[in-house]
Amino acid sequence: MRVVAKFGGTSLGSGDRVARAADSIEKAVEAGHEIAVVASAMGSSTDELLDEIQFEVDDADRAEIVSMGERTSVRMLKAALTARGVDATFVEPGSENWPVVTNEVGELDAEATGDRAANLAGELGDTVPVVTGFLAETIDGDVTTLGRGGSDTTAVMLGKYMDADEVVIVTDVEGVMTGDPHVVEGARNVARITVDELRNLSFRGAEVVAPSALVYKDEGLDVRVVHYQHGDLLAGGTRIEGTFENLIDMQEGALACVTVAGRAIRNRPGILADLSNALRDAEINIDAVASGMDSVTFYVDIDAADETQATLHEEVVGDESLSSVTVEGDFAVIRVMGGELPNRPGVISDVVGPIAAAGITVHDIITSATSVALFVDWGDREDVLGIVQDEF
Ligand SMILES: Nc1ncnc2c1ncn2[C@@H]1O[C@H](COP(=O)(O)OP(=O)(O)O)[C@@H](O)[C@H]1O
Ligand SMILES: N[C@@H](CC(=O)OP(=O)(O)O)C(=O)O
Repeated sequence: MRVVAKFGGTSLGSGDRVARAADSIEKAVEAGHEIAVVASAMGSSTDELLDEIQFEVDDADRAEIVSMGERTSVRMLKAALTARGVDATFVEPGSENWPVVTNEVGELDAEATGDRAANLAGELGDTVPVVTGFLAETIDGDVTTLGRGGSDTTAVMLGKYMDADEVVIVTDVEGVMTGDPHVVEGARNVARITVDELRNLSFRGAEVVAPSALVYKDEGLDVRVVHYQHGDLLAGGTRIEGTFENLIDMQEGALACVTVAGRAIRNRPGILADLSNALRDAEINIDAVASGMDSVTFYVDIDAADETQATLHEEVVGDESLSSVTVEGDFAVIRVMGGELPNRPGVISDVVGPIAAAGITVHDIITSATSVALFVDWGDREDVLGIVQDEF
């Protein structure tokens, strides 16, 4: 099997951890696998270097300084592998076989990177290349970076371009957990998670895998997150499934919009729970909720509109904080998901602007880290779908 193993700062946080990393690489090589390694800066050394830049520097000098973190860790890891009798070489910007190249506008030069990564892959039978994560070279040969957390991007990108079977992200947690194990008690491992779910999490703080990395995950490439203490690179942890793509979809069925209004909603703890519990007891599925300070709107299947209204009406008459319930429909929902959405400044106005220009009203808009859902009149759905497809 061909594997790209990425060791994060935490998994290289001390000499002892570097030794553990080398042990796990040696074991995988002995088992007959082709291993390419991507290494981050040890511990928080990137932060420490950045903190010490207390003077004016230009971007090129800053990148040179910060690159020393990764340049040091690849030397450490290479040395530990050599000491174990594993043939290893370190690869950094400036090396003849350096793979990651950016273009004039700072984006990845996919063609140059693809060619160079394929050449690097050709070396795999003979040696273990230990590649500096996070760093790139411009087409002029200057050092640059891929942004904070960029080693994950290096790893998944190389996995793709080196035609690897698997990318293993080695870190200080057992994979993706039910919550941050350094914060909550009793966090359990999530054995499988989709790229979409993980990007939603990582854009909101759970940087187990940097969100920018998952752009390079395609269907044929397995990505797994494992704990550095396992010792076994090739088992356990969390498997990341699927592929992340730009997706525009339109829900097939029409929806009703059922709104409960009440000035006291904002002051009444548990109001959302009471309303949604009433719908649960009536076995009504909620497609989406839009909640304001004075009202709560539930989107449900149009066929459930009357029952939803009746159910919520019972809640309204029994609760002083609620004043009234009303139903409107039919609505369609069109969703834009994925790709570079979260990194695209002005994405909401890009979506809504052309719809407004066409004289179409957007009734509601619900956003998550990686998607925008537009609720429009059922009769406008084809026009809106066309506009959104033109835009993305
Ligand atoms: N749901 C979660 N599951 C696992 N880890 C999480 C979660 N949310 C936040 N984290 C944090 O993510 C950290 C791993 O990311 P990071 O510190 O960037 O690792 P590395 O240095 O290996 O790249 C963990 O140490 C953990 O505290
Ligand atoms: N060392 C870089 C790149 C990186 O990916 O680090 P880590 O894998 O430790 O998150 C940074 O701190 O941004």
